[in-house]
Formats: sequence, structure tokens, C-alpha cells
Amino acid sequence: MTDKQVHVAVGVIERNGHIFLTRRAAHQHQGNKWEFPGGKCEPGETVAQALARELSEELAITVHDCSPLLVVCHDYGDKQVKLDVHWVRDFDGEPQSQEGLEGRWVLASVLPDYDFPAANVAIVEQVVAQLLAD
Ligand SMILES: Nc1nc2c([nH]c(=O)n2[C@@H]2O[C@H](COP(=O)(O)OP(=O)(O)OP(=O)(O)O)[C@@H](O)[C@H]2O)c(=O)[nH]1
Ligand SMILES: [Mg+2]
Repeated sequence: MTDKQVHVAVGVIERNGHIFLTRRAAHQHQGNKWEFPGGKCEPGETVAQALARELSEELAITVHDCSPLLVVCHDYGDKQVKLDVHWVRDFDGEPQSQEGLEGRWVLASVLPDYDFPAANVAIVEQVVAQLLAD
């Protein structure tokens, strides 16, 4: 990992074949695009710890367990990210953006219709493939 690369814990929150998405605010990096909730890992945190913290802060859910899905490294030119993506299926609470972002449950098969940041193409492919195989 380079100095400039941002390590991000990303959660694919799934319940009954639906995935919870939020829409990034206009002023944020990759503004107005849909995303899988999550955020930057802080020093000393494991990815699982960072993800649980972010999902508690952003969505007020309690994550009990998560499992690794894939890692995506992407260079946006202005920013390099390493997305450490995990399934989140074992959680309590109904996700609701604590930051006023739009959020919704989306059927996995329509995920490709959503406008995501470029780094998310590989994530969407994996999620759809795995859920269709289930
Ligand atoms: N949470 C999340 N971030 C993503 C996804 N895809 C993607 O490229 N990113 C990028 O990962 C970076 C880290 O996201 P973040 O939520 O921690 O950071 P942020 O832009 O909100 O910044 P901030 O928390 O400092 O305000 C952002 O540059 C964002 O564009 C995704 O699906 N979920
Ligand atoms: Mg965030």
C-alpha cells in the first residue's frame, strides 16, 4: 500500500437478497454516486473493527459478524483507494443514514442499474454472481 492510498472498509449489507445502498453527498469525492456504506480505517483498527464502527456511526446498525468478499485497488487520479469489501449479513437494527444521505434496499439483480464509482464495478459483479448462485 502506498502512502497516498486510502484504506477503506466497505460493507455489502445483505438481507433476503436485498443490499442496502447509500448515495454519496454532492460535495464528497465521487459525489452523488451510490455506494456500499463504509469508511476509512483508522490506525490500529482491523478492517472488521473499522467496518463495525463506520456502520454504527453512519447507519446505526450493530454488526455481529462479517466475512471478506474481495479487495479492489483503484486509482481515481486525484485519489487512490483500497476497498476492503466484506459481506455483512449478521447485524441488528434497521439501517438509516445518520448523515442525512439517501439510502435504500435494492434487489441484487438491479444493482448493475445503479451509478457507482468506477472502483465498484468489480464489487457489483461479485455480489450479483454470488447471490444468483445462492
Ligand atoms: N464507502 C465507500 N467508499 C467508496 C466506495 N467506492 C469508492 O470508490 N469509494 C471511495 O472510497 C473513499 C473513502 O470513502 P469514505 O466514505 O471513507 O470517505 P469520504 O469521501 O466520505 O471522506 P470523509 O470521511 O473524510 O468525509 C472515497 O474516496 C470514496 O469515493 C464504496 O462503495 N463505499
Ligand atoms: Mg464514509
